[in-house]
Amino acid sequence: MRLADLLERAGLRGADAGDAVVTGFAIDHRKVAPGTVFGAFAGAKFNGEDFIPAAIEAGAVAIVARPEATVKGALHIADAEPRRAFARLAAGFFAPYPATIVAVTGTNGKTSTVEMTRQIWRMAGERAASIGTLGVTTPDGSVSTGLTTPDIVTFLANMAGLAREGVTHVAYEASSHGLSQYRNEGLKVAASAFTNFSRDHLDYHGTMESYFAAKMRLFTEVVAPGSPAVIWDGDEASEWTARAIAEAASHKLDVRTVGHRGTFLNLAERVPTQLGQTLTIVYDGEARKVNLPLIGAYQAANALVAAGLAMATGVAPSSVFDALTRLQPVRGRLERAAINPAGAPAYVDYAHTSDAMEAAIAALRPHVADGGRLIVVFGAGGDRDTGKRAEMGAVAARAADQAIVTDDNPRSEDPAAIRAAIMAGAGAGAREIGDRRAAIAAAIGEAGPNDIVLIAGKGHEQGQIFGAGESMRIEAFDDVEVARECAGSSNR
Ligand SMILES: CC(=O)N[C@H]1[C@@H](OP(=O)(O)OP(=O)(O)OC[C@H]2O[C@@H](n3ccc(=O)[nH]c3=O)[C@H](O)[C@@H]2O)O[C@H](CO)[C@@H](O)[C@@H]1O[C@H](C)C(=O)N[C@@H](C)C(=O)N[C@H](CCC(=O)O)C(=O)O
Ligand SMILES: Nc1ncnc2c1ncn2[C@@H]1O[C@H](COP(=O)(O)OP(=O)(O)OP(=O)(O)O)[C@@H](O)[C@H]1O
Ligand SMILES: N[C@H](CCC[C@H](N)C(=O)O)C(=O)O
Ligand SMILES: [Mg+2]
Repeated sequence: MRLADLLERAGLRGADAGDAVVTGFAIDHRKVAPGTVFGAFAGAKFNGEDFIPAAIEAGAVAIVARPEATVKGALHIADAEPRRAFARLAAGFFAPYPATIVAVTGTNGKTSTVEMTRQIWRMAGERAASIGTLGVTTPDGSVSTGLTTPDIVTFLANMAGLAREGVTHVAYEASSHGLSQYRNEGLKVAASAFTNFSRDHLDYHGTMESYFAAKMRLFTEVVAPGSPAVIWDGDEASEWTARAIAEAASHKLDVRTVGHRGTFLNLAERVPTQLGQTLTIVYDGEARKVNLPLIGAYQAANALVAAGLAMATGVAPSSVFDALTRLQPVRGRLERAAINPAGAPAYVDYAHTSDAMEAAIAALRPHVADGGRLIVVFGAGGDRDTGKRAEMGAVAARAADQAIVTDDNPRSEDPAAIRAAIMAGAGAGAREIGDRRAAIAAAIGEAGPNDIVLIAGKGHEQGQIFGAGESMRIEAFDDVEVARECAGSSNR
């Protein structure tokens, strides 16, 4: 493909590409081959500009970098925001993409929402896929990618690959890291969604304001102008939700709020049942009852956002409401893993922020029998936001009846120090059992017939991460499997 054509298509002027031909795109100099366009970006650990000479040596035809960067021996595509310029350029190379792409952002609920959107589309007869923390899920199966939003080259290549497989509808998760690093854009996004906003990732973003600003890039820079923006508006007024609505409106998006305060899909009533909940949803002036086969207010919220996205992309409302009654559980999100010999169920959930802990505990509370206890086992990841640890401890101590603090991906940190930070917030009633298997065994071992065990933080994850860099090791660990072993029912 001619570089000049790609530049024109991306609206990047100023560089004269002559007859140069592009064979690929890379952001890691070790992946550069003759004819590659190399994106040289300043990162958290390295400055990609340091690898420009090596990339040119390996045959890079052009370098996308800041105007200040030194480029000798290849075309310098200079841009003050090189990651964005690179995304636009690469998007032209990998095209075409599935016709209908939607993106979901928010602190919690992205994975659940993209997965539910995929399910609704599929039930409506579309060939649909999702991309996010669970990997790439296609009509034929799923592949893990390791990160929620892989790098831009992988993202665009995956999207193009899905289109080649005949997939027409894709819902993807736009994490704040991904948004701030322009890791998932360049293609046409037909609709977007915002689930909620609360504390997370302050190790990376620094402040709530800059974390929020990263999320808002979805509305202000990524989506197509005028496209529908589905925004959760729950029972309590949230300053962040109000700001998200204002931001979307000021960028002329078609704002569609869903939830208790929502006007597009109004959640008039939510009644928990034993295995799910009955929702009364008012749409277009008409109220209808929908039996959602999933428990917990938070799952109803994500299902409603997914319903809004499906409707925004042309699925008939009646098909959407029907699909809601047939939604399958999302892996590791309030997944009932085991029942111990006393009859107490153990649930696995991916709650890893204080807000999510609150939501997961609230989801299970109505199911705790009179006189029963809710026992929560959880930790916090190393090399991640340290400030959330005490908050998670405080929520667990307050909302659950017994908190057991354990390890969750210590990474390069001292696991005991992470636990201590959580214990400081949890107070004297909490117990500390470092080894995660021992902690799960203790909870399941002591749970009586009226109790419920919640194992939070790792959800679908398949390993416990210790160390970082060269000394990193991942020990196989699956909360669901361990819970089953501890309950004496080891078959999956
Ligand atoms: C902090 C962070 O987000 N880092 C991600 C980011 O790295 P970075 O741009 O800061 O990269 P860097 O390592 O400093 O290197 C700078 C540049 O030099 C290049 N380089 C580097 C070394 C070299 O030898 N040659 C070379 O060319 C790199 O490719 C890069 O372009 O870009 C890399 C490639 O796209 C990612 O792999 C890496 O994710 C790391 C592994 C990570 O752990 N990320 C987590 C925090 C993350 O992103 N999580 C979110 C989850 C959010 C959620 O769902 O809540 C996610 O979206 O997955
Ligand atoms: N709408 C919601 N409101 C509050 N908490 C939620 C909501 N949705 C999910 N959660 C909580 O967050 C956890 C993670 O959910 P999910 O994986 O869908 O979110 P995510 O935004 O993709 O997370 P990550 O940022 O790690 O990718 C759930 O297990 C649950 O505890
Ligand atoms: N996407 C989240 C996942 C956290 C999961 C938890 N198990 C941890 O390792 O902290 C993050 O990268 O912060
Ligand atoms: Mg996710």
